[in-house]
Amino acid sequence: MKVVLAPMEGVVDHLMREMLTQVGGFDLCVTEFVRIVDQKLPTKTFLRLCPELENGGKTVSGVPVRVQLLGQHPQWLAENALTAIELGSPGIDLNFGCPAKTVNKSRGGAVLLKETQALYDIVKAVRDAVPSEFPVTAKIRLGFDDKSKAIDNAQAIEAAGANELTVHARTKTEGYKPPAYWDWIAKIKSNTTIPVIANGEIWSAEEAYQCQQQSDCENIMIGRGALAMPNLANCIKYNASPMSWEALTSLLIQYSGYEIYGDKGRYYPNRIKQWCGYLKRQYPQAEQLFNDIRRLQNADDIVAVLRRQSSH
Ligand SMILES: Cc1cc2nc3c(=O)[nH]c(=O)nc-3n(C[C@H](O)[C@H](O)[C@H](O)COP(=O)(O)O)c2cc1C
Repeated sequence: MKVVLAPMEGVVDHLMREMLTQVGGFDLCVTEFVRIVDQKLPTKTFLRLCPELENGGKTVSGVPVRVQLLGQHPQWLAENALTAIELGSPGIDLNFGCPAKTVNKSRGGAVLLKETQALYDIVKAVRDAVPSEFPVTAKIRLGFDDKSKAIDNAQAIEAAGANELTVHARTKTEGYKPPAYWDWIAKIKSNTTIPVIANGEIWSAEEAYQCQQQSDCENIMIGRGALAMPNLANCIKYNASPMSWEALTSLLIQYSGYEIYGDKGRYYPNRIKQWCGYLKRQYPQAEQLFNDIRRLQNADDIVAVLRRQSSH
């Protein structure tokens, strides 16, 4: 089976990809989306979102990282897809699931799920532009407001030449609220022939198994579940025990090596606080950690708290 690390804008950036692929179990990562409007983007934009391009398109642990594009103009998407490939991306993923209002207002993301022909045109243009040895893949939700176009959309994406389809098993309107409708992925799978990857609401090895059964897919993508438990991919694939709080604390300390100034101020403190929000689901201790660090502004102070916790 293949486990893919989900793209998560503002959360799963290259440092998080590095950390999680080092923990292990992932076969592929997909970048945060690169927004394409009406121009060819410069190299630096691709390198900012995917510095792994300078490492042969792989994380330091050797896991391939596929660039994801989001937009509505087939030709601009095609040209930028080719740039990403030339820079070293081992394929292109197309985002047809983003629920963000700004993105949908300009006809990008999930709103395209209302227009089956637009999906076809985009995938076809990108597939035609990208050399055939590189996969062109797509990520969809089951629909925008309802699921009536789910199968038509998947079939259009297949007919346009996509090599693989990831399905987040909910509509845009259903957002991120459980449940995920894994049985709908099975319906899509039985009406298409390209490989399908199941995604949505997998938080444990048991849920991964249930998802595989209900979706009839061997391969899965995990996002929030991998943040809530960094070794979830190993639990699913190799029956590993869930990472202990002590091991997790060491991981968070190790992550402090990534203390840098980014666009939004200091990177490490902000990311650890954000990460606590996901960790709370699996580790009750994360709530206390968040309270202990929420006013702290730099890595050394947070690491001191983490060291105190791990010595208890
Ligand atoms: C904060 C956040 C950012 C996301 N950004 C992206 C993105 O850039 N591209 C994309 O295709 N999906 C994005 N998604 C959707 C996830 O890839 C995934 O489909 C969704 O979280 C369901 O999977 P999960 O239950 O395993 O988290 C995002 C989700 C979240 C919560």
